[in-house]
Amino acid sequence: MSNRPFEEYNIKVSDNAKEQYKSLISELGEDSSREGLKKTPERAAKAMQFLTQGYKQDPAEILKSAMFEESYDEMVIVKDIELYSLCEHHILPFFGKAHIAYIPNGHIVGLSKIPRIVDIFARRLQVQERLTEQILDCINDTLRPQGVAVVIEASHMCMMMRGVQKQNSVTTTSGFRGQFEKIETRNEFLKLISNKFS
Ligand SMILES: Nc1nc2c(ncn2[C@@H]2O[C@H](COP(=O)(O)OP(=O)(O)OP(=O)(O)O)[C@@H](O)[C@H]2O)c(=O)[nH]1
Ligand SMILES: [Zn+2]
Repeated sequence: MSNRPFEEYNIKVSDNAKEQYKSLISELGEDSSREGLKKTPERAAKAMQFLTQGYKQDPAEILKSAMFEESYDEMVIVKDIELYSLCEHHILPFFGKAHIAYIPNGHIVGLSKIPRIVDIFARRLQVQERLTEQILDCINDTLRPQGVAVVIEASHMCMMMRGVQKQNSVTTTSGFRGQFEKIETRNEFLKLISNKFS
């Protein structure tokens, strides 16, 4: 199982995937053989494979690859991690930010691994709630910290470009384990991610 993201340009896609996109383009009433659309089935199949590469990656393995023994036991927060995912109902993007915190319990994790696992879970067909919980459970089960917290704020294209067509609504989901189940710890985290330091 690879820990590295695909190089989008070198992704290989099956003839079947290309054929499916070609039929879809024809179904829309377009001429799939015209110049501008000739390579589109391949491009679209590559793009979709890139956007769903998370199925081929193991987030726990990534976390385990950079865990270090350390006595620091205060909150570690990585906030404003941009994320792009696909809603599983319409296969349209939802995008926004994740804010993640944990309190170490003898081990810290390489900071870059936190955004990496966000990407791995985001690059699947998702709902925001499950994405939130998968990130939470992965950190909790692998790092075994004293606590972990995840907040995701996202806009859903399926609610913007179509459907209810609401351009400004933002959906917030959150999950808390261990120490973050205590109201004062949770509040400290929420205060720190909202930039209110006083
Ligand atoms: N809970 C949740 N719902 C989502 C997410 N992404 C999309 N949805 C919703 O999934 C629902 C699917 O509902 P359906 O009634 O089957 O689909 P639809 O007819 O296309 O619904 P509309 O979007 O209301 O037009 C919609 O209400 C979407 O807004 C998500 O991440 N979490
Ligand atoms: Zn949707």
